Amino acid sequence: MRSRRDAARLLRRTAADAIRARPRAVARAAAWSVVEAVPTALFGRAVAEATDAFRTGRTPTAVVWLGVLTVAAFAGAFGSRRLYPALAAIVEPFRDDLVRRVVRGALYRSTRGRPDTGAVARLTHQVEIVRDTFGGLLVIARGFLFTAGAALLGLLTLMPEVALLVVPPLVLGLLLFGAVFGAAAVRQRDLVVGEEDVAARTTALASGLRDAVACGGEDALRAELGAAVEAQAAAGRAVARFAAVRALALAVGGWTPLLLVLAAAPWLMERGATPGTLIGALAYVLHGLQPALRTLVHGMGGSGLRLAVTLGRILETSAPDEPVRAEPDGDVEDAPAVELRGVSFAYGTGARPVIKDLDLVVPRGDHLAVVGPSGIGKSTLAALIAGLAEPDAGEVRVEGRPAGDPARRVLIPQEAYVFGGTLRDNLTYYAPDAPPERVSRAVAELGLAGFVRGLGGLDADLDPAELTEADRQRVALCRAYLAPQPVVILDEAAHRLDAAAEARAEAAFARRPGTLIVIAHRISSAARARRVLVLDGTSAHLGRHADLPAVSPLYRDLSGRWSDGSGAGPAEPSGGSGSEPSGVLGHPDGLDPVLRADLPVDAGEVVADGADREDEILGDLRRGRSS
Ligand SMILES: Nc1ncnc2c1ncn2[C@@H]1O[C@H](COP(=O)(O)OP(=O)(O)OP(=O)(O)O)[C@@H](O)[C@H]1O
Repeated sequence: MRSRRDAARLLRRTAADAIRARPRAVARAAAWSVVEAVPTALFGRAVAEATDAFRTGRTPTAVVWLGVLTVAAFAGAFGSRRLYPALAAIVEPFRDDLVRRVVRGALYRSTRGRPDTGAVARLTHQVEIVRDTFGGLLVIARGFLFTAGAALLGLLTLMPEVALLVVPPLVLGLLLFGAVFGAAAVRQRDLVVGEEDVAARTTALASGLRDAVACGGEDALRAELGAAVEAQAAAGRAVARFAAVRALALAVGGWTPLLLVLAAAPWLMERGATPGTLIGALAYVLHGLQPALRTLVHGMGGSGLRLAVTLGRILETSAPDEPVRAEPDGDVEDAPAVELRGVSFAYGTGARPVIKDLDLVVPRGDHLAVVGPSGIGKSTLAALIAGLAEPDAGEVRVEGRPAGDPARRVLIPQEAYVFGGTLRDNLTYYAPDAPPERVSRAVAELGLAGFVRGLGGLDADLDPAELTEADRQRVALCRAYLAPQPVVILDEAAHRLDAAAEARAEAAFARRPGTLIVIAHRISSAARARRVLVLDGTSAHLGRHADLPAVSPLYRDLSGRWSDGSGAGPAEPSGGSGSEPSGVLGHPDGLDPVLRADLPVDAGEVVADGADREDEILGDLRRGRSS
């Protein structure tokens, strides 16, 4: 989240950009504002001239002045009518910019593993508030500028001495208002944040209310929610106090000039002011300056604060503007394919981490299998490596760069995705320029020739709804195989295929240049890999399939259960064949590995469980301890 100062800077820039980006609309709005302000500029003058004319019996002159005023009023009304489309031409594109920002921010966060479920609410609610208030503020600020300007101009032409009496208190009132505006914006922001906080807590509370009550947590929840409500109420009181200061600014800037003009009437009369001049001056103050200031103070103090705060919140939570700084290639050329340093990740604040303090280095060209019981965190690890989830602590790098660069890795998840179009379109999605012979070779390598023939060839149209899940996995596997990305992560991407088909696909991927990480569904996948990472919840063991049973009780357990189930021993790492071991890891539909969080921890080639634990285990290893 951005700092408050950053948000304020962004806010100013966004609003200023919105105005600067539409110079023609701004010029049109300014021109029609001048026309709209004509009656204000003439009002005091016409009243003064008409009063003196009536007073001295020059009725026709008085009528002419009143006629001038009427014509000016029509001109002003016409100006107002033409003004609003020009203002809309500034406001509507500004709204579109905001919507783009919010959508981009929501997508950005969703691809970082934090789906932004509030984005739609912000889009429909906050953006509309901002659009309306921004439009309202343009009307208000522009109105003040042109109305006050016109009234002052009229006063100057009527009698410059009156302007001298009026301008200082007006400026003082404006300064007073400006001085508290910043602090009021902060309090208003606290109020909005408080409202959001209460809403978020209430939503969370509602979804877990039954569990909370069952655990006897009502008092704790009441205290927590009560504190949030009290904070919101305190912010509301502070905002109300600023409303009082607003009233003071209005009194100084709007009423003092009136009093000063009245008090200085004898002095003004001595300097040539007629009764008409005085009435005209008062008309400029009462019908020009004072309403303009009141609208400004109320508008800015109400809508303005709301705009400042709501826009600030939208910008704070939108996608970062700054492009991710590119790192020089030289730094990353020798980097491993995948590197995790001290990575921890939990689904939600306060939740138990699924991955804790994990260190892992996967060299380029490696073939790594990740095994572990169901729900232990294998898919989460895959998502972290793919950059789809952002670690709470630590760092994930792919080929030396922060994870998440789609040009470097391709992830095939458990649920394969096939889109409408030809089979070829689907297969070449990541490699649209792949020559036909390369596509055919990939199909053959993965053993999909029969499947492709059955569908009517590469140029047959696919109906995703008609494909089985196994068919979808075949398509997704071939798509990943053809992809130019150097790192492929298969997250149980072949678990709908039979063991032989899966073995053939994995063997093909192992021959493919680049790095392969397989979230293993069967122990045979682990047997084929060059190295195996065993996740068991309390630690992680990295080693070769043949060595791991000696050091990882969980792996021994998994392998043993597979052996018991199939009646054969673990296979040697090799290409796939029908005789591959077929025990299933971590799924209730296969052999059922017993999960024990309290399994004694021991080490394989590398152990990743936080620096302290690693030292301890490596120390054990050095001392020759074995399980
Ligand atoms: N989006 C999510 N929100 C909250 N918890 C989640 C989410 N996704 C996964 N989890 C939880 O995180 C833990 C690890 O899940 P993960 O899918 O990474 O395990 P896994 O080892 O891949 O399991 P499987 O082999 O069954 O796919 C599980 O307890 C799971 O319930």
